[in-house]
Amino acid sequence: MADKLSAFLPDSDSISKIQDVSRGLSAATDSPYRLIQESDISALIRPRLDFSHKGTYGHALIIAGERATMGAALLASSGCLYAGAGLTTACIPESGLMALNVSLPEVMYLSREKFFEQEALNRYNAVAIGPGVGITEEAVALLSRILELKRPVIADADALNLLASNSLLMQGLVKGSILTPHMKEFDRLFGIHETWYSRLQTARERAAELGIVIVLKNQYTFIIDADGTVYINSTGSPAMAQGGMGDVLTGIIAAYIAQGYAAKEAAILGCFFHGAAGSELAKTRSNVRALEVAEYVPKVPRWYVSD
Ligand SMILES: NC(=O)C1=CN([C@@H]2O[C@H](COP(=O)(O)OP(=O)(O)OC[C@H]3O[C@@H](n4cnc5c(N)ncnc54)[C@H](OP(=O)(O)O)[C@@H]3O)[C@@H](O)[C@H]2O)[C@@H](O)CC1
Ligand SMILES: Nc1ncnc2c1ncn2[C@@H]1O[C@H](COP(=O)(O)OP(=O)(O)O)[C@@H](O)[C@H]1O
Repeated sequence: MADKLSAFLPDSDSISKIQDVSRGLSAATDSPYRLIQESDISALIRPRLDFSHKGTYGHALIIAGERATMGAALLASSGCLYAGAGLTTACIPESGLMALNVSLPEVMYLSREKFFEQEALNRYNAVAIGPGVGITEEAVALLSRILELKRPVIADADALNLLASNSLLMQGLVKGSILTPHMKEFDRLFGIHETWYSRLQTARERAAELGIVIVLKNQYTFIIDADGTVYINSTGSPAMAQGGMGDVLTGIIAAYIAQGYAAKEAAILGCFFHGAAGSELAKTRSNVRALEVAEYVPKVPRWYVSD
């Protein structure tokens, strides 16, 4: 018997109880709901190549952090680093530079001043913005500048709050971008929802209208593609319910964009590996910190890639 959508929602309603969820990304079905399978991950993930070098795996820019939430910037950068971007640069306030150099010496630094210089942003093939970046005027300027470039971005946390409060910014979002809201952020963006089923329907509509991928985070995370398909990620654990976990996910998704995966694929791989790392760690402990998840992430693709 097919799974029903209600099995993946924290609440259930009469409609979600009768919606079928198909197994696999390419299942022949009319249902928009698809449960990601391990075989899908094996089909998507590409091995790292002989004779490849750091340039092969792209350069990601993480725009994040302010004085009190520099940790979010470090966590997003660590997610990106551990998920295998060839190069990672963090655009953070100067007050975080020492912490960055000490904790993640592989990650480079772009000052906020340099960020605004002409052509400073040409070298990056993935850009994520939001973790701990704040909702200050500077944060608005950072987001505006990125949107002006008319390039897809990954927007999380405060970047979502800025988009929610400024319709001009929202209109600047480019097709192929990825939004990664949790439930509250989603409702700030698109209105309050009484049920998860109605939230999912809004996500499908807005992803199609905007031509974007929405990663609606929860125990089961929903990856909603621009064509309205909802991919359901079943990796993860309540052990992961600790601050900073979403920041790490943002960095991981950025790393897969940098490595040349399309938005939907990067979101699927990122969510699957992030959750799988957390679940694996949770086998021997009741909770896991976000940094541990980031550090575990490089082990997970090895389970699915054929050499
Ligand atoms: N080390 C650092 O520097 C860290 C920095 N961080 C950065 O700080 C910034 C603000 O982050 P934030 O956590 O204060 O605000 P936000 O995420 O809007 O939560 C507000 C309230 O919403 C709720 N809520 C949250 N999730 C929910 C869910 N899934 N489902 C349901 N409800 C949910 C919950 O309220 P409650 O339901 O408990 O009343 C929560 O208290 C942001 O940029 C982030 O990147 C953090 O990542 C932590 C580590
Ligand atoms: N109970 C859970 N089961 C599976 N994954 C979870 C659970 N709780 C949290 N997560 C994952 O942790 C992340 C939390 O993201 P978010 O709420 O943005 O955290 P933060 O803002 O603190 O970084 C999401 O990827 C979510 O799927």
